[in-house]
Amino acid sequence: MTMKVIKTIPEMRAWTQAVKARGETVGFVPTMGFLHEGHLSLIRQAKKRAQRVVVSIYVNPTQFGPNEDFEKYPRDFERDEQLCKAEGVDAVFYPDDNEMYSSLHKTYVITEDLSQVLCGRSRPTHFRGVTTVVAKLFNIVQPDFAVFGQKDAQQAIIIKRMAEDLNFPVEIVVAPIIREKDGLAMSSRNKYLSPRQRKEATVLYRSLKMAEQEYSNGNHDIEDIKKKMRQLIEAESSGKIDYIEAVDAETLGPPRPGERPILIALAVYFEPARLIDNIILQKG
Ligand SMILES: Nc1ncnc2c1ncn2[C@@H]1O[C@H](COP(=O)(O)OP(=O)(O)OP(=O)(O)O)[C@@H](O)[C@H]1O
Ligand SMILES: CC(C)(CO)[C@@H](O)C(=O)[O-]
Ligand code: BAL
Repeated sequence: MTMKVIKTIPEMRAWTQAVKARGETVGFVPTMGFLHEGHLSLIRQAKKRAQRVVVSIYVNPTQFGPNEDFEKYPRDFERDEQLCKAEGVDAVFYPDDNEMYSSLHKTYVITEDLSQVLCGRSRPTHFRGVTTVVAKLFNIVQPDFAVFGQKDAQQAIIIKRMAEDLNFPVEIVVAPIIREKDGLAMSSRNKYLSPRQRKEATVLYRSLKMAEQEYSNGNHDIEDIKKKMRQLIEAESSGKIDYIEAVDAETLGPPRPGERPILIALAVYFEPARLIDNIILQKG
């Protein structure tokens, strides 16, 4: 089967219907394009689990705030198309804004509370845009399951909640974070980093590993761990910390050290980039 590039909703629906009519399963990887090894790892996970794989490439305007990088967000469809072909993707859904949002669009999907903490504090309308577009994509692609990256840990938790709350017949799979050799989590936005920022940004992963080490050595004082992370990041980089938080890894509520897994998540500005990363501390 040669890879199809599909730009319209009716064509995408018809494609999935034909695949399902043959008794085949459909795995789905939603992305904003400018693909890297992180995205490719999600595609490989999807290929392992389903007979057919759809990747969407769509830079969704509703998840960007008014002063964010929607216009500048890196785009290179031809390169993405080649990478998808090389991975054996069956269809790429590549709609434009008119296809996704008619001028009459008024409906948004909101996962309350979960969307207002961590990244939601500095990006108050971001997750509303994510859940809205993902709900639309699920209705358009109609996959059996969809794969998301743990790099966007809060997004993965919110999408799981949304799928369950709204009874989407879509299984949500979360795949591990893929990193550069020096530990920096892969991200399309790493492209914005100057050589100096790129070197400094390795401190993010080092701070997370330091937190993990502290915790496994028996330090369950979460405020102390966060303080040490902050000190390390400030000492070794010019990055401006947006947040360093420790929350329950499933509910995003208050952490319970020694009882339940804890998500340590951070966002740091290396202007114009805003980088995120995280680690899960097991019960310890
Ligand atoms: N390093 C990574 N490891 C695993 N999954 C990743 C990684 N980077 C992105 N993903 C996942 O790929 C999917 C698409 O993400 P997206 O297109 O926003 O890429 P991105 O590189 O995270 O971009 P951004 O710079 O906007 O954060 C999401 O589910 C995201 O969690
Ligand atoms: C899930 C997603 C493709 C929705 O636009 C986006 O938030 C992303 O790339 O993580
Ligand atoms: N992966 C998250 C996409 C965004 O920051 O808008």
